[in-house]
Order: sequence, then C-alpha cells, then structure tokens
Amino acid sequence: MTVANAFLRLLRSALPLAILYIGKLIIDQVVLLNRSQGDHHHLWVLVAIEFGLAIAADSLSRAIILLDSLLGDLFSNHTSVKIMEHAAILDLDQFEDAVFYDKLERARQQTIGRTILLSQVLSQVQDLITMGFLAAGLMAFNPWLILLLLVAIIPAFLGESYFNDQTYALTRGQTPERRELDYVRYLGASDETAKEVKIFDLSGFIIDRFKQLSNQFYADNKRIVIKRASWGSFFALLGSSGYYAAYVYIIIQTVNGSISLGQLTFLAGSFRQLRALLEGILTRFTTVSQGAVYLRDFFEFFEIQPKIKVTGKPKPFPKVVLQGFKFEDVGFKYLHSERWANRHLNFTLHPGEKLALVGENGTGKTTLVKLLARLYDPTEGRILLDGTDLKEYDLNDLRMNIGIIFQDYLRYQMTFAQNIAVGNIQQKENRELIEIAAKQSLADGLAKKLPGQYDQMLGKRFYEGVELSGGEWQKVAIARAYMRDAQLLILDEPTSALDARAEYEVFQRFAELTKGKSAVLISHRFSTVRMADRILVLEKGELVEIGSHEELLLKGGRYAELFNLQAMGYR
Ligand SMILES: Nc1ncnc2c1ncn2[C@@H]1O[C@H](COP(=O)(O)OP(=O)(O)OP(=O)(O)O)[C@@H](O)[C@H]1O
Repeated sequence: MTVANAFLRLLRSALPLAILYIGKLIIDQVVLLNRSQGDHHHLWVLVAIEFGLAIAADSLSRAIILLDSLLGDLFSNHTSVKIMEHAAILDLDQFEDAVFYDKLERARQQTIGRTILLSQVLSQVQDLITMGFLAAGLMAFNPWLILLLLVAIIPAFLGESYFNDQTYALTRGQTPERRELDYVRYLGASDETAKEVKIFDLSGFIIDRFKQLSNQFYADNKRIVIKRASWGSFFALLGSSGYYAAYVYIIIQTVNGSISLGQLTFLAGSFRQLRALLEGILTRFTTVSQGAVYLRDFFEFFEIQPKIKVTGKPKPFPKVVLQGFKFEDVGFKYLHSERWANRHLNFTLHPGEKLALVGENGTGKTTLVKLLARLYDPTEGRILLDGTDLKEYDLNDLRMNIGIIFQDYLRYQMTFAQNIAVGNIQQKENRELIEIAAKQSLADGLAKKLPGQYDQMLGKRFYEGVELSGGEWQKVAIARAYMRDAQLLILDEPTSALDARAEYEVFQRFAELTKGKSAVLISHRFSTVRMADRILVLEKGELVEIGSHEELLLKGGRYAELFNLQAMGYR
C-alpha cells in the first residue's frame, strides 16, 4: 500500500506543471486567434487535455487521501500491538518505576498522535518533487529567480526547527505532569473511583488539581506558541517579499514585450503554486520534524530490555520436584529503595509441603512469593529448585508450573468463564476444565445463580454486566489457581473477604486438591494458618521462627504472641 501511495504521489506531483504548461499554450493560442492566426481545432484539443489532467489530478488526490487514511489506521494498530508485545516481555519492577512509565507514556503518544506522520512525510516528498518540476520550468526562464526564492525561505526553515526543539524539550519535561493529569482525569471520571469520590466528596479536590496542572501546561505552551507565531509571521513576510520581487520582475518583462502573455500566466502560476507549496512544506516541516523527534521516544521505549533473563541453557521445570525450593541467604531490595524487603532468608520449601507465611503488614510476605515466582530476582543470595538456581530454568515453564493468586488479583470485566480461564489462557475454550476449577474453588454455585451462568459478563463496565460481592470475586479468582496443573500453588490472602465458613471450606479443599504438591499460603487468619504443615514467621523481612502450629505455640515466641492476640479477640 505504501508503494502504491508513493507511486500515485509521484504521478500527482508532475501534474501541476503539466496543467500550467497547457494553460500557457491555451492563452498563447487564444492570443493568436484574436490576431486571426490561430487554429481552433488545436485550441479545443488543448482545452480537452487540460480538462483530462484536472480530472486526473482530482482522482489521484482522492486515491492518495484514501490510502493515507488506511495506512494511518494500520500504522496505529501495528504500533499499539508492538508496544503491548514489548511491554509484555518487560519485568514487574520496570512497571513500578516512574522513569519507565514516562517512556511508556511517550511511546503511547506516538501511536495516537503520529499516525499521520507517514502520510505527512510522503506529502512532503510529493510537494518537493512538484516544486522540483515547477522550479525546472522557472529555471529555463531565469535561474536567479529560484535563488531569490530560496534565500527568502531559508530563515523560516531555521526558525521552525529551532522552535521544534524548544517544544519537544518542553513536552518531554512535562511527561510526569501529563501522567498525573491523566491519572487525575481517571480519578474524576471512572466507574472504579466513583464510589469513593462521591462518599468523600472529592470532586472539588480532583477538579482543582486538574485545573492547576492544566493551567500550568497552558501557560508554558502559550509562551512558546506566541514566540513561534511572532517569528513565523516575520519569516513569512520575508518569504512573501521574495516572491513578489520575482513577480514584479516578470510583469516588467511582459510589459517590455520580452515574454508572451502565455508565458506570463505560466510563470505567475508557477510562482503562485511554488509559494503555496513552500508554505505547505514549511507547515508540514513543523509536524514532520516534530514527529521525527518524538519518534525517538518511541524507539527509546523499545530499547528497554528485561533484566530477568535465563542464564545459560534454559532447563525445563522438573516433572516431579524432588528436593523443593531452597532459599540460601536471600535478600531483596525494591528498586530505588534503601530498605531490605527480605533479608537473610534461609529455609526449604519441601516437595508436597504446605507452608504458611505469617507476619505483620509490610514484613515481606508478598515479596517472598514474588521471588519464588521469579517476578523479581534476589538482590543477594539465591533460590534453588532441586539444587539448581531458579535463574537457569525456562522462565515460561517456571511460571506455568507455579499457580499464584495475589491479594490484589484482577477483576476482569469479562465473562465468568473468562475470569477463570485467565488462570491458563491456553485452555480458554475448555469449558469442562473451567467448570471443574469453579467447583474446586466453590465458585460453581455462584455461576449457576447468574442469569448468563458461565457466559455472564462480570463487572459494570460493559453491557448487561453483573457486579459480584468481594467474597464472590475471590472465589472466582481462586478458581484460576486450579486451571493449571501447577507443582507449586501460592495463595496470597485471596480469601480475606470470604466469610469464616467459606474460608475454612476453601482451604480444606485447597489442602485436598493440592495433596502431594507444594503450597504457600499467606493469611492473617490463624484458623487457616494452623492447617499448614509448617509456619514461617517474618519480621522486618527476616525469618524469625519456623515450625508447625503446635511447635510454635509451645515455643511461646512471636507466633504464639500473635496467635494469642487474635484468639483473645474471639473470647
Ligand atoms: N512494588 C514495591 N516497590 C517498592 N516497595 C515495595 C513494593 N511492594 C512492597 N514494598 C515494600 O516492601 C515491604 C514488604 O512488602 P510486602 O508487600 O512484601 O509485605 P507483606 O508482608 O506482604 O504485607 P501485607 O501483610 O500488608 O500484605 C513493605 O515495606 C513495602 O513498603
């Protein structure tokens, strides 16, 4: 399509000169006829040719516009897909970094704002070729006139590129604020935020912040836009002066009789078109060079590489785990953080063992399971699986063999079945497996009560969607863990919204269904925690106790203290 577009543009760029030249011949012929020297037949042939050329020019322009718009859509879709594909291979901690978000944001803007860049570049080339044709015509008449036009137009080009750089620097500097602006806009008008915004009456607060940010943008942009417009007018004046100087010269030549009336129309027409083309080229030069500068951001985003990689030859995940996962003095610090979220972790998760993680908020429980799933690599120490560093296992295989449901699992605005299928998306059409998973997580009864059953749209964002309660959502989310035949299952507090009986049942089933497999549970409810084979107590990211419920109670340490604290609340 691009080649066809370029070819049509090439054809189109030759037409203005041809039309002008035929126009010249027509006028010369009319003048001759007035002097009774012309040929009527020749005149009408010329008029017919000009008519044909005019129609061809119009049809070509329309075909070019059509191809431009199709190419623009394809470009936009293609780049959006590329960005999503690249984002998918990046690491979790890259998504947690503001600098990364700035790059992602700027890359995204390219897909929205730069779709016309390609057609702009092609138009620019087309106009330059047209100018070349017209200039060649003028050159035959007087080369100095071209030089005059060029000299008049160069300051405008330089001015434009200077202001492009200025605008780019400004926009780039504003990226964090733009992201905030988007976030504030989302806070102010979204189904997910509406409840709190109303209850806390936040709309005034949000709107004020929006105004503050947008006014700042307005003021910064205004300054540069005014400067650009003032200089632009001055440079345009220079350009016009050059054009009129040349025009006056041609008129004088005609009056003197050095050139014919037909030549005058041809030259004046060429000049008029050259000037219009130059203006168009100048304006487009702004968009094209701005686009080119912004494309840098686009490519910069694609230069970001994931840090989590497989070292050496990737090993498949063992069919049967024999020794388990061994933490050897594992420590982890989040990006840009001085604090250790986990430190000096030394323990083994044995095959088939159910391990519960206990500790106050922020003691590193979630971090530990993220390290197990290799969402991050340890900052120090290492994690071994059957004696081999996790880094040597095939990453996809590792993740496929670890089923993990986080406390902040996603509530997909999709159907009930799809919400479960995301646990193993390759099996999205396997309704039998989805229903079994739902039965195992106690979500099956819920599906049966919904009007659309498993095809019921969940959430309120889309037509006929049904909202679930917090506990109901959790049952759906837990079903995801049963969608794959994982060797290690991790439940990071996805049961906090379940009532006591439901949580008990869910964990009873979990224990039965994961017999022989390793599992890690995070829960603040000791009624659940005590079901585990061993309990690992964390404090400030470090392991302080490990043992069975009975052993730890007997020990009378941190676990016993936390357990008794909760038990007291029930007395
Ligand atoms: N993505 C992150 N980036 C930077 N710091 C983080 C991030 N996630 C957690 N932290 C910090 O790491 C520490 C441990 O967090 P973690 O989520 O592992 O605790 P947790 O024990 O699971 O807490 P909770 O019981 O509240 O779920 C906390 O102090 C937290 O501030």
